[in-house]
Amino acid sequence: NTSPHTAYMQKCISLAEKSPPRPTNFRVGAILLSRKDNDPTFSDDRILSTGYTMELAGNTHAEQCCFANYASVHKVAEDQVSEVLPIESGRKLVMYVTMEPCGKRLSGNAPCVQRITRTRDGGREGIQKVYFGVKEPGTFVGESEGCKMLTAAGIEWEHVSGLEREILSVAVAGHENAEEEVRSALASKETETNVD
Ligand SMILES: Nc1nc(=O)c(N)c(NC[C@H](O)[C@H](O)[C@H](O)COP(=O)(O)O)[nH]1
Ligand SMILES: [Zn+2]
Repeated sequence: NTSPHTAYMQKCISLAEKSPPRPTNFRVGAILLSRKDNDPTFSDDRILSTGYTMELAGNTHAEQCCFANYASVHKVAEDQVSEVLPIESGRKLVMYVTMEPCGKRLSGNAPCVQRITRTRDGGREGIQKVYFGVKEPGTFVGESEGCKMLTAAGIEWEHVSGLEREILSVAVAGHENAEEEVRSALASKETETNVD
């Protein structure tokens, strides 16, 4: 029996598998949902949107597509998504993503942590917690800053463990030495989330 977090992470892996393999990014999957407070079995979860890397045109990230998909359904631009996300008392917004949201992108595009914290604009609750399956490996940006930046923005995060190998294998499928990259990421302390 898998924990409900694991079930959502497995759904995110299925989303990530739809992403076209590229040497220049990771294949990631994301789910945005609304969760009732004090609902231990998550029986009243409402999935609001999903996204995967490069689902939408351009060099797009999974979290970015998740927001953009929700925004387009509600007829606003992605950077206005905070205006159309539901605000319901007794419920909170939660994101599941296979990989720690990026704090920096080599392309210079807005990192996903910024897109997540932006949901709190205008004093809105926004996203309250992010669950991810692995820390970002050092491939592109070295030591990842995503978790630290989420904490600094007052957003909780939690590492859902147990699917690291699967998540990493999907993430790096387009990379030159994929197997080696997975092995080293699993071995390195980067995949631990003992972030001080
Ligand atoms: N959380 C997350 N979701 C994604 O969908 C994705 N592709 C990454 N990848 C993080 C990695 O750090 C960046 O992909 C590289 O830094 C290259 O930057 P661009 O993607 O070209 O902006 N991370
Ligand atoms: Zn990102």
